[in-house]
Amino acid sequence: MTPTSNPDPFVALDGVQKSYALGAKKMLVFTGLQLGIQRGDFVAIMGPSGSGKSTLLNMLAGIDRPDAGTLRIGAHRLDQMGEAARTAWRAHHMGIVFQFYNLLPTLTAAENVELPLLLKPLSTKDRRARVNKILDLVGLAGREKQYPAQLSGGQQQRVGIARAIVSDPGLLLCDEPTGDLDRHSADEVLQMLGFLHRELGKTIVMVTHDPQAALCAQRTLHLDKGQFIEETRAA
Ligand SMILES: Nc1ncnc2c1ncn2[C@@H]1O[C@H](COP(=O)(O)OP(=O)(O)OP(=O)(O)O)[C@@H](O)[C@H]1O
Repeated sequence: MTPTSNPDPFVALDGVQKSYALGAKKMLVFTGLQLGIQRGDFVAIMGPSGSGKSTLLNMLAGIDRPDAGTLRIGAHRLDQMGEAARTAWRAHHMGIVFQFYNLLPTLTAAENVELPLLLKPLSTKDRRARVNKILDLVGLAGREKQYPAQLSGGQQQRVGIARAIVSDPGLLLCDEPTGDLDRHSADEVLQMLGFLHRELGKTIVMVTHDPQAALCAQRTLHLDKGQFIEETRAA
């Protein structure tokens, strides 16, 4: 199947090939992947271990590059960019939420959220104001000065979400965002992602093993052995 409906999607993969060197051999992951995601879509990607989910997410994040084929996000051809250009692109156009939060333990919640803004030409006052606004948005007003170890898993993940969106990126990537959380905290995080999608119009791509998480998405794409085999859409 080819999950590409609109002719001009915000995220467009065409004929993407990707392999890894395994000694003298090649481990083929994708041999011609097609994908189109509209601006403002919330897409979940599910699939068994080894199906290529992380490989796809790393390419969408500009961490890794296809061997062949095109990968465009907005006006940017990531497949044609070198590493330095992709690093610069990441700082301005993409936010990522990790399974294990990836917060710096020696920084407070506010300082963790502030990190991506240090790359922007903003005054300290404007930076702090933006951080406080985003922490408020994710329900963490009053927790600014707490360290990650003083926060619950769900609260740490909300700091992770705040950090991912503080630069107002066009694309929000989530790598198993509920994988380390109990059901209650997971549901809170999913509600937050749903809010960002519905109210702020964020384009979200979320890799997940959690069927409850996938229910929050408009589209769920099922990946198997490097191919999309099925798509389900929210009613
Ligand atoms: N750096 C690497 N070197 C060699 N092979 C790799 C590398 N990264 C991934 N692979 C292989 O590529 C295939 C796809 O891996 P990938 O991590 O994308 O799958 P996944 O669907 O994310 O799996 P999981 O759900 O277990 O995280 C697997 O067979 C994996 O062993």
